[in-house]
Amino acid sequence: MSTSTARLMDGTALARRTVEETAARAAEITRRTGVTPCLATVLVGADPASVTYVKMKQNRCAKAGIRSKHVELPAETTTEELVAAITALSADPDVHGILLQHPVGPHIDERAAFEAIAPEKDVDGVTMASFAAMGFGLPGFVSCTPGGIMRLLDAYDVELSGKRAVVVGRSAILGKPAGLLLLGRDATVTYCHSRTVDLSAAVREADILVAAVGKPQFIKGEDIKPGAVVIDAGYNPGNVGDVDFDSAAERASLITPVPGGVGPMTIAVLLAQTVDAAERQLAAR
Ligand SMILES: Nc1nc(=O)c2c([nH]1)NC[C@@H]1CN(c3ccc(C(=O)N[C@@H](CCC(=O)O)C(=O)O)cc3)C=[N+]21
Repeated sequence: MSTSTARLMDGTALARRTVEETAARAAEITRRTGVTPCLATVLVGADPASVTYVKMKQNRCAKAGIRSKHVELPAETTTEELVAAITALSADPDVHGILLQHPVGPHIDERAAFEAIAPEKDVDGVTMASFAAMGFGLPGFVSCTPGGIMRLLDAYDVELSGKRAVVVGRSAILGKPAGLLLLGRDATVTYCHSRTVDLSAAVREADILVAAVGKPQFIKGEDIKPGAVVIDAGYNPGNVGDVDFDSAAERASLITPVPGGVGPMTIAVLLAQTVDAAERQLAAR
């Protein structure tokens, strides 16, 4: 029997509200300009998880009145070919946002491919320009999963200023930007990763914990500080998070489930930023 005391942070419900707002804005743009916001999704190869995620993004676009243009490239695509494909989308006036599904194969220079995304179309927040703007607290597109995490924290009125935030994981589009966004809101941020000595001790300090390592049920309840806010940003095969939910929920005050927590918010932010991008591009022409 679980003695769960934590309140759930309902990402499905918040994403639904966010996508409804986005859909209303998309419809208004279409009505006013005759142009429908359009997201280009680029998928290299046919990794089953990536295929599923990209389909989910396209389905959600369709529901929000956003067009999607799907570019599928074979697994053996070279960096040069991928850069050329993305450069063409960057120049295409009918495309307002570009998402390159991560990861691409190891023979591809993913950074070079991301940098081929025009900054004004970087609705997935993966370019150096977006990262720098975010790091300086300037307006711009944020990386979608960290952006979704911040929206969840705000929706549940989680106080960030002065709190100890611990981010487990330091990937370029998840852990690292998540820490910067929390720092930007005056949290005291610690990054933990595979080389961290005594991870448990660090996690136990967390008022706000962001788990973004990609190891199923890696964080156990015994390391959760009583009353902590636990954000599980892990997406592992079988829809399993990085947090051992049952044991963590006995100690946390608020916790995101997997599925139904951070995942839906990632897509909601992608759609919201696509409409932001379309708004700006259509106003500029
Ligand atoms: N350039 C890029 N940007 C990304 O944002 C990006 C990426 N590459 N590569 C892969 C990860 C993963 N990701 C998820 C999005 C939604 C769910 C999601 O909605 N999951 C559902 C469950 C899935 C289901 O219902 O089948 C949930 O948690 O409730 C999960 C994971 C975005 N990613």
